[in-house]
Amino acid sequence: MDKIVVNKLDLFYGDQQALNNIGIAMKERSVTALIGPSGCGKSTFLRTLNRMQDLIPSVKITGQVKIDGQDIYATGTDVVLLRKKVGMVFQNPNPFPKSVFENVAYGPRIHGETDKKKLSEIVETSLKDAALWNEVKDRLHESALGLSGGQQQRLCIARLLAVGPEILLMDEPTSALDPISTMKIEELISELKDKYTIIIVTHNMHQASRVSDRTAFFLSGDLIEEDVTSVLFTRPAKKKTEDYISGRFG
Ligand SMILES: Nc1ncnc2c1ncn2[C@@H]1O[C@H](COP(=O)(O)OP(=O)(O)OP(=O)(O)O)[C@@H](O)[C@H]1O
Repeated sequence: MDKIVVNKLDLFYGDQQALNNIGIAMKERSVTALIGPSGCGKSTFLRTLNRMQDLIPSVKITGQVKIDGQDIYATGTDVVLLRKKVGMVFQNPNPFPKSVFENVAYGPRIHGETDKKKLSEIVETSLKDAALWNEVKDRLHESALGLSGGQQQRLCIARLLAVGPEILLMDEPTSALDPISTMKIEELISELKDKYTIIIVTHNMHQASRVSDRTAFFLSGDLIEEDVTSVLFTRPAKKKTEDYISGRFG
């Protein structure tokens, strides 16, 4: 079933257009990779899916983004609830300067959970689901800033999972990490897709082919082509896609 359906989406920064007439549907419990050269609009597009771009005053958006059939840009949308449902992980892991436990408990607390036993359960489950529990179970009350970069990124994923999202947006989540930490995040993505709909921006085409079910290729604000990942990388329909994946530019 389609989880996200985008239709005729345009985005402007002031009078500069960064997304042109984007149309794409993304299936529930699948991984979609967004690829394309620097500046093509991948991050901008990703951020339209939880209305992060609304935070920039010069941004103007037209068109539709429907999640579970509801237009998230319709008046009356509760943006706090939307961002709970559609969580985001960034390029550089950004844990709070608090303990491991407090990082994960933070979201549920903000959303009103006060029961200590419940919070402990949520923290444990979220850390297990983020494949971090075994590494941190003996240091839950130590600072998160003492963890490695890869552990910090998995902690940021646990922090998201703790508030019960359905969609995970990942903006180059491994570009600041070493190869082993990258592999762990990629394995984690494969496990998480059983429960979540995942959209990942990546500069790394090998990563896109390893982790995603479908891939979308962006160029200069246009969505050039979107298909099953193995098809897009071996038999692209468009010349521009072929030029990009064969390394002729970008
Ligand atoms: N806050 C902003 N204000 C004005 N222009 C912006 C802003 N953010 C992005 N842009 C412009 O929008 C276009 C798309 O940028 P975006 O960051 O979405 O591309 P990208 O494909 O994610 O690039 P990268 O891979 O380098 O992160 C670029 O021309 C960029 O300069």
